[in-house]
Amino acid sequence: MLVDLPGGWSPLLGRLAWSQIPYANPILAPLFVAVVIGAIIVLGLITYYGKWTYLWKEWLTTVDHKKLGVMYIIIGLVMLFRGFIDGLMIRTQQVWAVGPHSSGVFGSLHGYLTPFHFGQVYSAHGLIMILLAATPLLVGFMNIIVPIQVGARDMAYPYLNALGLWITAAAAALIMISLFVGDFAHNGWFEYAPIFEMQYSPGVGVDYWIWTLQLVALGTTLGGINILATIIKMRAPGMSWGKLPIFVWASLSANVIALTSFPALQVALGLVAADRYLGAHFFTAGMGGNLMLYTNLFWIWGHPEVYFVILPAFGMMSEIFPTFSEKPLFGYITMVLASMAIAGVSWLVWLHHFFTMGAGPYVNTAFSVATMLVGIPTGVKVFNWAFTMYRGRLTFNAAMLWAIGALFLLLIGGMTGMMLAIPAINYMVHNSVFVVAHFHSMLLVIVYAIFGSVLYWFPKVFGFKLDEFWAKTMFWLFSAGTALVFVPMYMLGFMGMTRRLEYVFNTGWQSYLDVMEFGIVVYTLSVLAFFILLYVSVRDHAKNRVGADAWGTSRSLEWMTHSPVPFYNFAVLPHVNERDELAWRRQNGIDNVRPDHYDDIHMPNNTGVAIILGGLTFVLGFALTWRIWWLCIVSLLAIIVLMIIRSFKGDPGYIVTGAELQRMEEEAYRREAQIAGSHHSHPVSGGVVGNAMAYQRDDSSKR
Ligand code: HEA
Ligand code: HEM
Ligand SMILES: [Cu+2]
Repeated sequence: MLVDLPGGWSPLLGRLAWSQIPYANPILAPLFVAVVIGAIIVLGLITYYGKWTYLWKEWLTTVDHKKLGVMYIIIGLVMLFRGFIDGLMIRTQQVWAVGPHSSGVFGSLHGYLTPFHFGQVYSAHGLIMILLAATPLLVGFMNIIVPIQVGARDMAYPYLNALGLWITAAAAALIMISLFVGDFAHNGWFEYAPIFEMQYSPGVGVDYWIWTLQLVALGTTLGGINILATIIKMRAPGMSWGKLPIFVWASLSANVIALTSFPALQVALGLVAADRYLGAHFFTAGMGGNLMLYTNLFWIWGHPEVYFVILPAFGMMSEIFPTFSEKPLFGYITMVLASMAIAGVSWLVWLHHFFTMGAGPYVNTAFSVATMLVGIPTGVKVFNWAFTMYRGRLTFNAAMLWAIGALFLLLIGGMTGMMLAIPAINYMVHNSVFVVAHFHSMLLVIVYAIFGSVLYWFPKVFGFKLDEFWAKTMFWLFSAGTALVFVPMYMLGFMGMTRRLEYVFNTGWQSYLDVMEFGIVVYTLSVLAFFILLYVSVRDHAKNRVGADAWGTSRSLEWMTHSPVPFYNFAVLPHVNERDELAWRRQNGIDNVRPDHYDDIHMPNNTGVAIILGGLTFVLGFALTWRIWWLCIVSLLAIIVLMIIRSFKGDPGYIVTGAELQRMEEEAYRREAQIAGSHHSHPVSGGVVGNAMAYQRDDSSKR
């Protein structure tokens, strides 16, 4: 053993010991019991209804990009809920622990959390929200929508896609298990050198943090490769770059960032691991290392990462605004260029996270200017959206409300970001809750865009719309929560309240903290409204069924195939004539054409290998965290052997014959005809999708 291990180590269990299970913790122990009971109920129900085979065949072994996307979104929503509970716990501690006379319970002097536990809560909250809630939610939408929008039958690498999902699931499981086995990191979501070194953080918290992040980085990178390959290689005939739907462009720019920046994080984490496991000294000053090396490496990834999560959200807004304004997106080309510009500049600004490091005025000025440059392409987007709505026929349904909410938050977060980008201001507000308020404004843009997208694309995936009343109720409650929590936070930031306080020394801030706690109550109501929304929508789904073009005003390819989308996406691949193909076809009265014959198509087989590999990476992460070396070796060997075997077997795929396709398509058309009366019921003779001649553009009809 190269590094001294406080707390002992055994060959069989590594650092794991009974004392690591917090069975006496007054919060975790009841939670654990609740989780176990919940798990037994769920597993029992699956067994009772005999759903195991269905679950295994249709979901756990699937390589269908839509189902994988849905599972990504489910993971994201579960983790969003977990992250929300963390946020609630932080706010509750702060409203309680104000001033020397505040009471304390559960072994805490003030409030109900000790500084150690409080640190774990905000560290887990930050990491989970960005990397295991926002990221899987966005990757899920990219998974579902990108292949259909480019007119493909699946991702370029369906098996790799499943692998990406199960590795992400392993990461989520690893951070969740840190609740009940050992502790999580308590030094913030981005950690600091040298406090993460073994001497200062002797527990396993930092190790959980290292391996959770490594797994997320791996899963997201695999997903990114796949999405890029799909966009580059799998576009439908006729879809030149200038006709790419805007959400696809957004996904492209985001994944360029992911693929180029995640390696920096992986290197940083590798070096931290070398310090902690092998006694290296990359980040300890005394031994020739450099503390700031870590901070630089982390933010060289960390800053591009925030644009990795906001660019797909921008793409979602760019889909929702045109549909519900009944106008084409204003400034398509500038929108694309702006995304690329943001992706490019995202590389040059990382130092704004530590202006106070003292690099000197020239360095700070250079990074300040680079940071502010991002305001130009972002402003282009803001104005393009405004012009898209200008003189449009606006529908203020729930999806549109979420998108407009996102736009408002973007303006607030963007302006406060500009303030932070000025070093002279930054010196005063760095490390205050003003920064926290800035980034929540920005990160909530993503949450708003995601809920807008849930409403917008739900009918495409499941074949029925969500309930408008409850969706709007949720929106207004959520927005009231946002205002009540984050407006006082901006004010407190100006008053000098620092971030991450488990004890608030200034009793003058009590009333602000009270308002914020009330905001949390309102947020909780909106979470409740979300559950009711799901319940009511599923209950009434028969009433809300939709045809292919659920909104009647959408513009891109995904609305040209059935809802729910069949497993092969398109029976016959569409030919793309125009940028907004569906809008163009609708205008020309050819949006209802049906193919007159079907050819055989080739689809990939399901595989159980991906989920098993995901399980093994979880075991590996757990074994590394607890230094159970034999288990590391066993799981690593199993992973390698399984990958070798799989690579020899390959996947020949299977054929769906034209006759089968015809049967399924006719069934789908019949269903749609029932829903929409005459809609989609008149086949146009000779309208062969895939035959460009049938769709030759009539130039006089161009806008
Ligand atoms: C999605 C996430 C996201 C996004 C998009 C942004 C966008 C921006 N951020 Fe933010 N930021 C974070 C997430 C995000 N940030 C996080 C998580 C942290 C802290 C992490 C931590 O410490 O824990 C942080 C921290 C942070 C800091 C460090 C603060 C500190 O610790 O002291 C700074 C400093 O410059 C900064 C600046 C900016 C700027 C200038 C933008 C710009 O991109 C904003 C551009 C947008 C606009 C300006 C609005 C629209 C434009 C117009 C309408 C045109 C007209 C306007 C002008 C010409 C100005 N951010
Ligand atoms: C739903 C509402 C949310 C609430 C009430 C909430 C609340 C909080 C609070 C109180 C803090 C600690 C502030 C401090 O340091 O004093 C915090 C930190 C943080 N939050 Fe949130 N949050 C919410 C949503 C989100 C979302 C959606 C994201 C990301 C997508 C996010 C990312 C973060 C990050 C990165 C930190 C910093 C953690 C750290 O300091 O290490 N939050 N949040
Ligand atoms: Cu930044």
